[in-house]
Amino acid sequence: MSENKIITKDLNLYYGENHALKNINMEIKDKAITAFIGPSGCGKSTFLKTLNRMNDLIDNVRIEGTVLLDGENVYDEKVDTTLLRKKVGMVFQQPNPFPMSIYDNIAYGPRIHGVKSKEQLDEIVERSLKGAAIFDEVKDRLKKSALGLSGGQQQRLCIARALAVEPEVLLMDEPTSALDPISTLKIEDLMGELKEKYTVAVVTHNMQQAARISDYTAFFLVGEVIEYSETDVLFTRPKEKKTEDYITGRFG
Ligand SMILES: Nc1ncnc2c1ncn2[C@@H]1O[C@H](COP(=O)(O)OP(=O)(O)OP(=O)(O)O)[C@@H](O)[C@H]1O
Repeated sequence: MSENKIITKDLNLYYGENHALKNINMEIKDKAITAFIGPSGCGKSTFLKTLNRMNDLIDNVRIEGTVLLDGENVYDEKVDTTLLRKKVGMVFQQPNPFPMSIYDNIAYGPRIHGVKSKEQLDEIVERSLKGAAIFDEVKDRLKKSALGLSGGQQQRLCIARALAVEPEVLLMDEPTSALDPISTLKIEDLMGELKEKYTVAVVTHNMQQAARISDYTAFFLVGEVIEYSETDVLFTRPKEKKTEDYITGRFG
């Protein structure tokens, strides 16, 4: 059993009157993949975004409870959200490269954080692209626009961009749902490599994907975590009837 990287305690989130997360108490293990599954609208993405305070950017949100990252509450008022998001990076459903070169996409974050030397940036760009298993495909076109890449390549570029600032946690919100099966497999393989170095939390609609790639799985239903356990236990010996109904396709 690995260590806990993130612990949420009595976490509640309201969008206005809508109580979207209800008393979430969860331990997310270091250097493992944790998947969040459940029907549409049950709060998976909202929960993922509470982990690096992306919901702060939305009007009319109220958050109660704590999210401890290595024991420190990320909602503490002295927390610098830019540094938090450097530590806890995010990859979205739609690949969203910036309209600039492949090189500049990766160098963007490090430059913001003060890296100026070309030699150091070159090194970061190469290391990040290698880390996201896309270096060989793009090494001869680093100065070309990132928008010329395929969807699957763009998503790996976005993963490389997240890696460039040396995060500790990677949050992935349905990272393969816009991709073809081959690109999906590449990202899944890559996630297997990423968990050697990073804590990975992934929202997925695809239960087979959760079963294939994750070590732990949480099943969400209308804002609550119904069951959370090791992935093989959740999929083969669920404790809750609602989990069993969901994974056997009886609802959702
Ligand atoms: N920006 C927002 N403003 C207001 N309500 C929101 C916002 N984002 C989500 N919600 C509401 O919060 C609830 C949870 O939504 P969320 O997107 O977290 O669910 P989800 O499980 O990730 O769904 P999906 O699988 O469809 O992406 C829903 O009722 C949704 O309508």
